[in-house]
Amino acid sequence: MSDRRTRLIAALDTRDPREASRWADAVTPHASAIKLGLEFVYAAGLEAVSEIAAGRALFLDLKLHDIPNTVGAAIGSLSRINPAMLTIHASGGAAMVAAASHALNENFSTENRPVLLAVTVLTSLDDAALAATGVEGGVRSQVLRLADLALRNGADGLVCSAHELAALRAEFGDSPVLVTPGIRPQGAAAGDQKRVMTPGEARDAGADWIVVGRPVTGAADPGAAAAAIARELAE
Ligand SMILES: O=C(O)c1cc(=O)[nH]c(=O)n1[C@@H]1O[C@H](COP(=O)(O)O)[C@@H](O)[C@H]1O
Repeated sequence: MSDRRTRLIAALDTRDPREASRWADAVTPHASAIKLGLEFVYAAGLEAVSEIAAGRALFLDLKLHDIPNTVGAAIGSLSRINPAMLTIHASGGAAMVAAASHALNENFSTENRPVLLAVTVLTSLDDAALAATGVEGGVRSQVLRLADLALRNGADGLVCSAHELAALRAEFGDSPVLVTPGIRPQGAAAGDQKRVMTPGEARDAGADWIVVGRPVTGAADPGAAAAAIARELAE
């Protein structure tokens, strides 16, 4: 048995900085990090990200996916934000992942270097939806293929669903940081998520971090919802 502790990242998906700030306060200290992503950044800007993230661990979820030069340069533009974790799409290819890793080394000090997470197959896709993009063979084999590509080229960890955790741990061991969205407490609506597990199941399967958004932010009491998930993780 590993002595891994699975921790909660609260996804604060909103356009409104005041709402994000309220949620950030409510989920502290049950969530060990907050995630701000495309919805927030496009609406409120990176300076608002810095303000809300002050004094907190920030998962900056921009899911970069472009040619290597552009991704590397974009990461250079993020050095003033200082996130703890940053996402790129593994499907951008080996050279793109390597460019992202190189840009982190160039633009951040060793102590402040964000953990580079490569998104494998989005948790909103199932086998059929993935096949419709031209990728045959199923989600699991594509996750394993992209994981290998990403980890060989400088990614520190992966974003995947909890369904692939056991296969990834068997293949790549304990060291990659494995982050799983698509988490739903028992009885919560899946919404657009297709590959879903409960917090406790994801913990048992080997997640380092679980990402939870709407089940927390859509709750009548987001703080209580985050506390309940943290309790489930600690069981
Ligand atoms: O990179 C991510 O965080 C991510 C990858 C993925 O495959 N699936 C996924 O849902 N996410 C993010 O995780 C969060 C999940 O939110 P909820 O479905 O509301 O819990 C959203 O902010 C998504 O952008």
